[in-house]
Parts: sequence; structure tokens; C-alpha cells
Amino acid sequence: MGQLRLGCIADDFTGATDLANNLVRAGMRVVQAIGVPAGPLAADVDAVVVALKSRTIPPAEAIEQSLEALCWLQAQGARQIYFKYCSTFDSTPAGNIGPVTEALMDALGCDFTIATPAFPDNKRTVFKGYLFVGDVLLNESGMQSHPLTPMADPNLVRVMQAQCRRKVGLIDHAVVARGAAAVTERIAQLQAEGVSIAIVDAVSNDDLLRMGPALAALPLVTAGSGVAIALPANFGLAPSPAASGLPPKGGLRAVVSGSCSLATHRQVRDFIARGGAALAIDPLRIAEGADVAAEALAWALPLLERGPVLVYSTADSSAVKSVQSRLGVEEAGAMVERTIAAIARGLVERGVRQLVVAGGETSGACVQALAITQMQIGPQIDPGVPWCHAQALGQGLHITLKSGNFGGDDFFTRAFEVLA
Ligand SMILES: Nc1ncnc2c1ncn2[C@@H]1O[C@H](COP(=O)(O)OP(=O)(O)OP(=O)(O)O)[C@@H](O)[C@H]1O
Ligand SMILES: O=C(O)[C@@H](O)C(=O)CO
Repeated sequence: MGQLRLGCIADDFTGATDLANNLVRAGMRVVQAIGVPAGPLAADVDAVVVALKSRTIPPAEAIEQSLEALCWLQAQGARQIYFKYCSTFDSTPAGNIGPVTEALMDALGCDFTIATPAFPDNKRTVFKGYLFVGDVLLNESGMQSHPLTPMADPNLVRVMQAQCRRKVGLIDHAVVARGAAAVTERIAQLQAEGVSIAIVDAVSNDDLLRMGPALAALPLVTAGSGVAIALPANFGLAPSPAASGLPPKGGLRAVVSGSCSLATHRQVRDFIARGGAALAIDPLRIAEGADVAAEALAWALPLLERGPVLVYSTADSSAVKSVQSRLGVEEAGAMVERTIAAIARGLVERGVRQLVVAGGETSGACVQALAITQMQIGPQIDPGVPWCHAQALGQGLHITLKSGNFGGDDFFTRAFEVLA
């Protein structure tokens, strides 16, 4: 068994596959563990991403889970730790990015780390410490009205400082543009000024690759998935198609979507416009006690032989609000998640072996219902979204977990063409 190079802790499931995908593309063999594994690492890989659901839980619980993941990764011999959060820096003044970062620093005895959600492939860039989503600042991107982590301030130095006891500073683009030696020099300067955590600018993959060597000596890196493209080279690894090899595909195909994000809306519309078989599920019927999962499975069964089917609860914001006002936000979400997870499970029991899941929370529910504990990461479908392979209910399953706002319009069709 080779030695584990990079040990990663991700604060949600789709974010974990996003990180794993970038590591694989840069040459690492990666597995994603769902939660902290109970036993030692069984696979010979370069990196493990432990996927937690810690983004919006109380900070003390997020710290506890992250430290448990850290202990496990250290026991596997991880040489560097990577804390992955969202490319839109989803957090509140209470956390959890700052508190988890500081707890990991304390546990590692680490006196300096970086923080950057930059992910240029998905149009998340950081300049002068300000986070842009596409062409607009974070607080104009829609994230200002996120239900759980509204992001009203695009200045990440301020946002991170509000969550941290340690002093937060900035490594700005002028430094990054001069390369790794300039970044190393700036880190020393910031440390002399009492700064322990630096937001780092990056507007392109070249910026991320340039800063990479300067990160080799840090025990802890905290970032979105973007920085991951630069780390495998620090361990002497180069991109190789061998890193993303998965078993050959087979079996029936299906898509389940509980995401109501704008990109997913476009993907549902595109799938239907191409003549795909699609069934919308109605949360109010679930609330009335109808067995919506059984109905969906009965609908899907005769269609599965002909091509991929789509079962979705994806609805526009006024429909979602109306359901939420009748059922309560959490209850509506949990009910839909349970139903979609039961449908995913039923589909796999009926022979589906290639499954697309859309939505972070939805993915968490499906992965749990399918009793998946570990996923091997394969080829990228779109930036941030790879195919994975897992044992699900005792069967081999190709599965992809798509973050709400990731993926091109034709994702639900093209995903199946990417798999060999
Ligand atoms: N029609 C609907 N009415 C009410 N709630 C819904 C409906 N459809 C889905 N939901 C709930 O909305 C939430 C969607 O969250 P989810 O994380 O799955 O998607 P997302 O936010 O688009 O993805 P990501 O977290 O990756 O950005 C889930 O809790 C889901 O159950
Ligand atoms: O970084 C991102 O945007 C994603 O990987 C994610 O975390 C979505 O929840």
C-alpha cells in the first residue's frame, strides 16, 4: 500500500466530488469516503476526500466532525491536509469556514494557511480579496439571498475575519502574478505582521498553478476545489488518464433531481426538449400521504429499457415557496429528499447502474439510501462534476453527484455519453 499524500475534508458531498475531480485531473488517484471511515484505508490511492455534511450545522459539531476526519487522515499517513468549502464561500459570521480552519490549525500546530474559493473553470474568481461569480460580485450573484448562508459581503478578508480569532490578510494578484517565490516572500511578510490566514487572489488556472509550489510546505490548505489543480505536482504527480479509470459501464440509466437551482432548471428543460421520458413529482401529494416513490417507480419501469428516465422535483421559486409556506421549509425539503432517495434506491434495485443525481442535499440523501460508503472518482463530465463508481446495495454503480449550479444545459443527456 502506497502512502497517502493528500488528506481532504469536504463540507458537503457534491463539493467533495468536485474537489476529487480536480485532483484526479491533475494526476492523483482518489477515493471519496462518505463520512469518516470506520476502518483503515483499503485502496492504494494518492488522496482521500472525506465527505462531511458540515456546511450549515452548528460550528461546534462541524469542528468535532472535521477533527475526527483529520485524526483518521493522519492515521492513514496524510502528508498535507486540504479543507474544501464552497466556491461561493457559503458561511455565516458564526462559521463554519473560519472555526473549522482554526480548529484544524490548532490540531496540526499550523501557524499559517491560505483561504481561497477561486475556481476559474466555474467562473469563481478572487481579485483584491473580492469574490466574483461570473461577471458580478458575490453579493449580486443571487447568493445574497441564499436561505441558509446569505452572502452579503463580497470582501473575503472581512468575511473570514468575522469568523476567526486569528488575523486575516491578503495575498493579492500582483504578488500571485509574480509567481511562487513572490507568494512565499509575501507569506513570510504577512507572518511577521501577525497574520495567520491569507485570502489569495486568483483569476485564472494559471494563477492557481503559479502559486502551487508556494503551498507545498503548508500543513493545511483551505480552499474551494480550484487550488487542487496545483497540488499533485508538489508530490511529483502529473496528469494521466490512468488516474480516472473506472470499471466499464453497463445496466439501465436514470436521472433523479431534487435541485431547484437555475442550472438544473435548464438541464431538466433540455432533457424534456430532446424527448427524454420525464416525471415531475409533487411535494403536496407526498404530504397527503400518497406513495409517490412507488408511483414513480411503476412509471419508470417500462421506460427504462428505452433510455435514461428523469424523475424530478425541480420547480421554480414561486412553486417552491408555496410548498414551503404550506409544509415548512425544512419539512418540505426533508420530505422531497426522502422520496427522491427512495426512488433512487428503487431504480438501482430494478437494474439502474448509471445514475445521475442533481442537488447537494439530494445527493446526500441518495448516497445514504444507497448505502454507499466510498466512491472511486472517474472522468469529468463538466467542470466540478465527475462520474464515480461505488458499491451500492451490494452492486457496482456508476453515479455522479451534480452540484445545483454546475453543468451545461445538456448535462442529463451528455453525462451518459462521457462514460466509457
Ligand atoms: N418542489 C420542491 N418544493 C420544495 N422543496 C423542494 C422541491 N424540490 C426540491 N426541494 C428541496 O430543495 C432542496 C434542494 O437542495 P439541493 O441541495 O438538493 O439542491 P441545490 O441547492 O440546487 O444543490 P447545491 O446544494 O449543490 O447547490 C432539497 O432539500 C430538496 O428536497
Ligand atoms: O465549490 C463549489 O461550488 C461546489 O463544489 C460546492 O461545494 C457546491 O455545494
